[in-house]
Amino acid sequence: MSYYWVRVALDVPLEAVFDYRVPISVQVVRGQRVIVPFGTQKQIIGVVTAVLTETDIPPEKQKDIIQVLDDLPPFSERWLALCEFAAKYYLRPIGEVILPVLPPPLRKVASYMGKTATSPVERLDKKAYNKQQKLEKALKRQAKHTKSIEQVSGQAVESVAEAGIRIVNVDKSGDSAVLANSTITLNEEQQSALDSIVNTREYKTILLHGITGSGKTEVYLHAIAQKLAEGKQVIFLVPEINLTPQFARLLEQRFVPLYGEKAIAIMHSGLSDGERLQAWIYMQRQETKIILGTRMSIFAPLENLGLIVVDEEHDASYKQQDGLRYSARDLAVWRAHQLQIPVVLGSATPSLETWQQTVNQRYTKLSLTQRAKATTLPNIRLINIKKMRLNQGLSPDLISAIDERLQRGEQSMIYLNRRGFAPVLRCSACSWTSTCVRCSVHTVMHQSSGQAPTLQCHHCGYTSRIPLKCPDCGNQDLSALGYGTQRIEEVLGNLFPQTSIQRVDADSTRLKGSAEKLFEHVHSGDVDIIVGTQMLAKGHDFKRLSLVGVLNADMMLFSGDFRAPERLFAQLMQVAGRAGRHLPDSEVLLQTEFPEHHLYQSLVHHDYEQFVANALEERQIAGLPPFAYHVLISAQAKELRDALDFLKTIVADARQALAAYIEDIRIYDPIPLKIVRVANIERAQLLIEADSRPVLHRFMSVWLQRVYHHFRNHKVKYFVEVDPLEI
Ligand SMILES: Nc1ncnc2c1ncn2[C@@H]1O[C@H](COP(=O)(O)OP(=O)(O)OP(=O)(O)O)[C@@H](O)[C@H]1O
Ligand SMILES: [Zn+2]
Repeated sequence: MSYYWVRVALDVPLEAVFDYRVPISVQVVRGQRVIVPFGTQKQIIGVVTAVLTETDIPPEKQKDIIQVLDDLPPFSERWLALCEFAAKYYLRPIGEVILPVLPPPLRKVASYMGKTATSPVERLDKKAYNKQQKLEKALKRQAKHTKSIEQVSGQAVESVAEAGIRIVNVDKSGDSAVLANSTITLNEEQQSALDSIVNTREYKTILLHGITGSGKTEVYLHAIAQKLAEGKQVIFLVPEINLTPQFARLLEQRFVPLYGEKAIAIMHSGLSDGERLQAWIYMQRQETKIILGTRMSIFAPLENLGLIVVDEEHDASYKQQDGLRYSARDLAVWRAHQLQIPVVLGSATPSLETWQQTVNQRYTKLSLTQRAKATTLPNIRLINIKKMRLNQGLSPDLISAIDERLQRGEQSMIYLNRRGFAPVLRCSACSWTSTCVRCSVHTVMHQSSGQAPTLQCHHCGYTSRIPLKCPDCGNQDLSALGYGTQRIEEVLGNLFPQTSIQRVDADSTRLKGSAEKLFEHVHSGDVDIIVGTQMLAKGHDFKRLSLVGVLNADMMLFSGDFRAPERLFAQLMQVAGRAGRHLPDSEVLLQTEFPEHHLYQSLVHHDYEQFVANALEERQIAGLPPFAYHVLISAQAKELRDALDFLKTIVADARQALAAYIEDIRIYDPIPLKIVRVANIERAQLLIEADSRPVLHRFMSVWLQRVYHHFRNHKVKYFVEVDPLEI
């Protein structure tokens, strides 16, 4: 028999090439998924990246593919090119890019091995088909009853939506874009931004810099409407799972009547495997018009994109922190360039990287300088708490401001980025503080109504009871030190006993769907005071909120990370921007011991541009991004020394063997991480810096090959991160 070969991308931690043999009678093309043998026993799913007429693998080691999966169309050249770019740019094997972005049922052999031997795609299709049949029958029955199908179609649409089946309910009267836009008339600034976006017919990265509440969302929606009317598809990225329901509702209201239910797909890590698969199937079959989702959505297999929107482009959650450490925002720019379409990066506080690109005139900046509703930005007041007696963490000014809102029937929000009851438990007699047994951090005291208090590690999840006495000296007087959201919730409950208080943080929203309910509750207006973490700060359009109190911002002011001020400023602008979006006379009170700090001064004046000018100057002087480029290698081992030794060894190798490449590269000394131990693993890192990205990449790719082949060490695991956000 004669054969040919295919190269297959596999999600395995080996940087090797995997070629498999295929009988000439079997047809396989690039982009198709295949089941192949791996190791001695295993079968796994991979994606064909090349079809070959020969291979370097010796005949006795060659293996045959087991099955070609054709339940979905093969991935397109463009989509594969995106994955190949991501692999090259982030210095990882292609299999680590392609496979993890697929919904689990498409990449697990088990889902193809059931008794019925049907694929998960067929099973979902069948389910949808059955539902549709049932529905049609029910419709017919009802139609007989009422003699008028019109009278039940409203009901039908709802159940059709549930079944995931499309009913086109198009208003045939007019131009679809006009119809979708009929809700809100854009103001002048919005209109001119929209015009620039929709008139772009080639690649362009557009920064939509709009103050909080300036109506950026409305600009996105209009631009999306226009692109859809042109028959194009759109990717709309949001930073947080919790924002998807709010945006999904907006998109559904406007676009389901025009394009049907299937037109909008939603993708984020909170979906079940089935939901993810369903969304993916619609996308790969090009039935989806808009994909709304978190960072993973940038890999949506859409073929006819006309626009990509990245809302809150500065947000760190666009950077994946494990596996392939990609930035969805940066890939969005690449994808727009590949497809020669516009990409809109929206933010009130753009990242310094993006801002610098507008200074360089690589990106186009559009500004929205006014709030969309007839309200002004909130008045930001700094409360100097240095010498002040606080009432359980709260200043008298803040307490009376809350009281005032309660009188007026308005909402207040208390923001502090620290969940739990108190950050640490301490013995008042000796110096004992609660620490994790597995990590080099304090454990956090948790105590919320109806639950026994515990100590929890926020890094490894380790949880224990509260000790009855000090483990060191036996003293029984242990006290909670500092304030977390649970404690502030309790304090406010005591101060304002008759009010409805809602805490929103990772603990109160842990169950699937509960965050959505909580936010609905808050949006409904039944809540008087909201207490929460940064989960609250982003994107939400609260109607009745007129006061924001900020506690503990100082904590981030002096962090060692050079990006900490940028993050803090963005966070504070965003959280402040939740106030007074629909009401006049709104206020932000920020408790601080450093009211004179320039970051706070820029904040008080709502002056992003001043902040960014300062920050960019500092970065330029220090030679930091966006004026330089970074790659971080982190090493993990049971013993810190092993991790450090590994890093030292590979640096020595680079200096010796790669002299030709290293000239314009700066390699810093390996250092332990700030939190050196997590879950009994010790961690060290190595920072590599250069003024030129291509120079850095050339060096890294050669070096990493050497590291992989000569310095692999069973004691040490290492990870490579390009453009790290935290160092
Ligand atoms: N042209 C307009 N006329 C009237 N209301 C508008 C207009 N544009 C937007 N709005 C309303 O103003 C409010 C704020 O708009 P939106 O949420 O789009 O702002 P944003 O810039 O996205 O804010 P943020 O960045 O703070 O999340 C919304 O309730 C929106 O419906
Ligand atoms: Zn721990």
